[in-house]
Amino acid sequence: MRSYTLLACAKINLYLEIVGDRADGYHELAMIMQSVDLCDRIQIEPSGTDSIRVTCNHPDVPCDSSNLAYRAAELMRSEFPDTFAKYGGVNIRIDKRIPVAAGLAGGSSNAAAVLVGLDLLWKLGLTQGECERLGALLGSDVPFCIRGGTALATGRGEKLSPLPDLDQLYVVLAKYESVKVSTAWAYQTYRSTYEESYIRDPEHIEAYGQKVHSGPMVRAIASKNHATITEELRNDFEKIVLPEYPQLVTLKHRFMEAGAMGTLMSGSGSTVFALTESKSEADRIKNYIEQELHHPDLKLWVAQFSPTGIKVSE
Ligand SMILES: C[C@@](CO)(OP(=O)(O)O)[C@H](O)COP(=O)(O)OP(=O)(O)OC[C@H]1O[C@@H](n2ccc(N)nc2=O)[C@H](O)[C@@H]1O
Ligand SMILES: Nc1ncnc2c1ncn2[C@@H]1O[C@H](COP(=O)(O)OP(=O)(O)O)[C@@H](O)[C@H]1O
Repeated sequence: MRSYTLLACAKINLYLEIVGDRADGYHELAMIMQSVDLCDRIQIEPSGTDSIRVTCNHPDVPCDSSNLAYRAAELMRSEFPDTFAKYGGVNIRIDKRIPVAAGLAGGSSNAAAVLVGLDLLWKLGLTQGECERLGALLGSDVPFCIRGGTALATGRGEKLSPLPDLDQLYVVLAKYESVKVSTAWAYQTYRSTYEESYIRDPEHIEAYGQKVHSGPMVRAIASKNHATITEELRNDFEKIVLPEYPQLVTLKHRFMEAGAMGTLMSGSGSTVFALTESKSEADRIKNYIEQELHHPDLKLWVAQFSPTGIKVSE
């Protein structure tokens, strides 16, 4: 039986508004998500045993049942027990390129790749909608990682509306290796700081409609108005993460000084990104930051907006 190699793209959040509380304990969000072509490589092959095995080349990534790729394979086993019995176990090898605990959905993208890969390996013929429904059982960002491209994400992040591709933009991604922000910590801290402004009636959709401010960004994406896109960049998590980590504020200032169109922290952090309209401009800004900040802990990458989240490579 054949094996599959999949490229699992990172995501950035061009817009992240925390709207309020939800009855399930999560937060109601309005986000604009964008795939970028900084990818992990996921290899899936039949193991000839009846078990699931995950290996990864990154020391911070657990390879046990807490790995999101492992959990995705477990979910597929429990959803399709007869198919699993027919094909047997799998080895999943993760070649990690997306920085870990970075607000770039590395784990979610790996889970997305495993769902798509096992659908192919086991010839299930699932629709994208079915894959996304399974993905939502693993994490709020997994459906977007399956869908990819540019999308408005609402609910807890799993309800997706596609937006026109913005595939001509580039990002410089910058991450201090030692600055790791836990997503659960970020949401809890945001809740304890801003709880008073939360809408207390999550069932009341009109209340959300009045509060969400993503309209101008959605329109700017539709008209490919890059100047307005950069003006409308927003991430509510910056309010709690930046005061804790002043080096991220410096990073943002340096990006703008270098001539970036706009800059923002991604997700719950700690990656900060800068937008540019060309690869040469992105490379120039990356070099400038490397020279100016010159910190051994700071890593930088250049990536392009990607119209897809998962690429199957033969
Ligand atoms: C913040 C974001 C923005 O894209 O990305 P990252 O920074 O993690 O990449 C996401 O909302 C992260 O989504 P994901 O990482 O899939 O979250 P989950 O596993 O579902 O939940 C992790 C933790 O965040 C909280 N959580 C998550 C989503 C949400 N809408 N409200 C929440 O309160 C959950 O309560 C849980 O404690
Ligand atoms: N396949 C995976 N890749 C990366 N991290 C994983 C994976 N599975 C589980 N994790 C755990 O999830 C945590 C969050 O990692 P990651 O998904 O990279 O960040 P973020 O949620 O900020 O986008 C990590 O600290 C790691 O322990």
